[in-house]
Amino acid sequence: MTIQTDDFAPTPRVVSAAAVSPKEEAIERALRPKLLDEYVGQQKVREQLEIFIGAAKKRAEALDHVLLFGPPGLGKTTLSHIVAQELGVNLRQTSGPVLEKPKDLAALLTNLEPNDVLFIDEIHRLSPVVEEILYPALEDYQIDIMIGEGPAARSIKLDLQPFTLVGATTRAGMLTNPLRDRFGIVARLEFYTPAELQRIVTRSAGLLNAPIDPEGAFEIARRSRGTPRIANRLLRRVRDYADVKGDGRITAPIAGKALTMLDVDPEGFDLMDRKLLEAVIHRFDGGPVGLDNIAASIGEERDTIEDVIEPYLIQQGYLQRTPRGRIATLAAYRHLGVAPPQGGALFPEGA
Ligand SMILES: Nc1ncnc2c1ncn2[C@@H]1O[C@H](COP(=O)(O)OP(=O)(O)OP(=O)(O)O)[C@@H](O)[C@H]1O
Ligand SMILES: [Mg+2]
Repeated sequence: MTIQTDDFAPTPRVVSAAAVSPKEEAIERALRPKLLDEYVGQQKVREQLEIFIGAAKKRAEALDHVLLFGPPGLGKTTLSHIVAQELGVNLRQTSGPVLEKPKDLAALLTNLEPNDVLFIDEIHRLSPVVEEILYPALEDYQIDIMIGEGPAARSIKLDLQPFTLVGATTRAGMLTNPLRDRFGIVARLEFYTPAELQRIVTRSAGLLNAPIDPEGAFEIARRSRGTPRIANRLLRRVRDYADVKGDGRITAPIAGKALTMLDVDPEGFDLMDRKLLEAVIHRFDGGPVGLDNIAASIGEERDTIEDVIEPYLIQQGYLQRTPRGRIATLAAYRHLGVAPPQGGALFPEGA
């Protein structure tokens, strides 16, 4: 069953973690921490990397290959730059969809200097033929390339410099097993706590020369869906509001008003989050409902729902993913001010 609606036209999301404009990308680069010590939160990942990077440097070896996974905007690209910086090597950057042919990857690999970092973003979108080239490169620092065509074609082995692959993905589940097995270090990035985001907002405000008090920073932090990219974006919007409606100082009341104006509610949910929860509750009786039906109902791509919208709702306990589909939890009913059904679909497994 497909439900068609036109009353839910996609809106640009101020709270969207993904899809940044070129202008925003430049700002993001300026706010990006450059060293491990400036990288807030993700303590486990940071501790691990610190040890492994230290060891690799001491032995003048390439760091083991690193896989970073987690929802958009949590700091995967930032971390890959930091790894190269801390190792004191070059970073070459590309992404899965850009590497169309084996020779695209071969060109990159053969140009690496000893112990360089090759960063492949969206690594779950590598084509199988390119992935094939990558296996021996990762394992033995060698690639097989084909020379010539037809019956005269032959394959030759080329030696590569030792290097570190840093792969990033929002979907660890979509990696093939042979690829995943070749990463020595696998790090899952988690959503940030409000206190961690408060530190990030305070640091960014300093870099932007925006006066902010701790309560103002906290107000932005707790409404940022656990995501640094969103925190930095909301900070810039709140700063505009403070400049126009106040004296430029970012306080909790100013931040609260600005964020309410931007339709970011106190939980940090925006219109799309609320649309999703409302759809599950009102159109599908609270679920269970499949992803495709939700997508059709709110006019969003399936992938966007799965990668961007739903992880935070699930982590915060507003939505449950079950084998039969998504279910709105009691917290979701409460948040929207809707009376939950008596008995019924909530937690059918008795969870
Ligand atoms: N741990 C952190 N400490 C401080 N700032 C951070 C941290 N993580 C991310 N940021 C900020 O958030 C912004 C977004 O991070 P980044 O681009 O690394 O996310 P990403 O995980 O690569 O996202 P995507 O999946 O969309 O590629 C960065 O510009 C940086 O300023
Ligand atoms: Mg990135």
